Amino acid sequence: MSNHETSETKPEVITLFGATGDLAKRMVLPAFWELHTRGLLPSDWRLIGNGRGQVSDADFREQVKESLAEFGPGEVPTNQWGEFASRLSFAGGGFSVDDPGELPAALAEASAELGEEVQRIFYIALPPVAFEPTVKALGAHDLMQSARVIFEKPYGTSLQSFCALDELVHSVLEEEQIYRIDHFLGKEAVQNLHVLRFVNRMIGSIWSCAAIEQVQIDVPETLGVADRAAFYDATGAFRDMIATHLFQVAAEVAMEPPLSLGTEDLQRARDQVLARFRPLDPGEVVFGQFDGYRELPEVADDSTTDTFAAVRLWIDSDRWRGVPFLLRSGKRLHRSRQLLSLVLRAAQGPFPEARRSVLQLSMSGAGELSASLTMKKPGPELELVTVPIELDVTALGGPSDESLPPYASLLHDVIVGDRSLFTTGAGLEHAWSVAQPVLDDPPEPLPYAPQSWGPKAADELTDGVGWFTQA
Ligand SMILES: NC(=O)C1=CN([C@@H]2O[C@H](COP(=O)(O)OP(=O)(O)OC[C@H]3O[C@@H](n4cnc5c(N)ncnc54)[C@H](OP(=O)(O)O)[C@@H]3O)[C@@H](O)[C@H]2O)C=CC1
Ligand SMILES: O=C1O[C@H](COP(=O)(O)O)[C@@H](O)[C@H](O)[C@H]1O
Repeated sequence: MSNHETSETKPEVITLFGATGDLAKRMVLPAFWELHTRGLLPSDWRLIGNGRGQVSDADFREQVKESLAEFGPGEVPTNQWGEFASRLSFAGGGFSVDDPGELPAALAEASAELGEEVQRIFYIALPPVAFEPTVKALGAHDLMQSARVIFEKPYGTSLQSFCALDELVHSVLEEEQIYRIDHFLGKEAVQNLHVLRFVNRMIGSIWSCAAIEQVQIDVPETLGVADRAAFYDATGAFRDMIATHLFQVAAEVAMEPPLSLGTEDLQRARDQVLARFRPLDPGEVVFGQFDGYRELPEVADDSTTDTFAAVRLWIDSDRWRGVPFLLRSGKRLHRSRQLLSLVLRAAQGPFPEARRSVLQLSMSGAGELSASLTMKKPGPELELVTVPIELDVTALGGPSDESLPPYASLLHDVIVGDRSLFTTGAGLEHAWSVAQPVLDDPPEPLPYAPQSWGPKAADELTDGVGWFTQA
């Protein structure tokens, strides 16, 4: 598993395709600043922003400063800004097979400054439709040699488009050069799953169908989609969250213990369990669309895009036979949470009033852990009471202060060449195969009121247990 030491100090030149975009501003550029201020970038580095327009270096630096003010730490003190800013530049004019724009010259200039031994990183933070032309252009202009290439998600939008993209990517890159991002794998709390489960026997020993009745991975969001309606309308909640992030989290939860925490063993363990995911049955999927969605600019009047999706997933392994994994996410819901709930079977024994216990892990921030236990209520009667036990990891101090936001953590992994928290082609092929029946035969989205918990039909997927996020 990645740690936060920069073990490789080779100078790096990072090209950020889509540098003027939403993701760059909100996540990627603040992540660079975070790594810079923590001393986690190599001793020498350059970041070249790329886009179709012409942006001067000075204007690009100003844009970066503004994005740090809005989405990063706030106003950057002048005495810290100059050194960082001097490493930023912009190569405009786009980048295509026919016309590479200013990028090759900018890369050559950076190499001249940093020496020929530079490590090149290309970050493709572009809309999915631009992935293939950009990869073709990187191949055509011979820039891929020993480069590392980061692909944003979604990497493919169906089984067929995934296969076509991956084939193209492999025609110019070795698998070791490819870093397919799923930023949920970079979340501190998701990584903590390995530790909780493989270090604490108390937790590891309940990790199977013998004790667990149901697993819920629930990411409701109050957030809307107005800022990225065009992208969202072509994507929907199922692709945006379920078939991508939540499948990967489900794989982290359900994997068999890897032989080691090395890249190959971890990726293999994740891929092996993804191969056991049963293709989804559209009859066990609920789609929703919030009222008012179709009135948003850039959304078609008759759009059938899902802004909510809930699925019941089955994993055909001995460990998880018969245990439903319930995955849910949606926009403009009642509350934002990122919660993993392991619902334990009610104990059999002398107490007729058996109750379920739940072990919950928040996937956001450093992650809080909570559990519920049933105890005897103090008093003369034998009365049972279920009490929550909560562990706020941020209250531990020290290590939690060192946690990196997921984009910074994954970017750092790319810099040091650690691929363990990135998805593989084989794993994504399984994931898209599991999703494909729903893409072929999507359920009609049911309307729901903004600020609600989505369509009631999604509650039925829980077989009367209910969504713990709503409790
Ligand atoms: N935004 C988010 O919150 C998240 C986004 N992602 C993923 O990150 C990627 C980028 O997302 P986001 O930044 O929101 O996207 P944007 O729509 O903001 O696009 C990013 C930039 O790409 C350039 N661009 C747009 N269309 C094209 C095109 N057809 N060909 C070449 N360049 C183009 C534009 O720059 P210019 O005009 O300067 O050329 C634009 O500023 C996507 O794959 C998305 O799925 C993943 C997680 C979250
Ligand atoms: O990739 C995406 O993730 C975000 C949720 O991510 P988080 O960083 O808030 O955990 C989601 O809102 C967005 O729609 C999706 O594209």
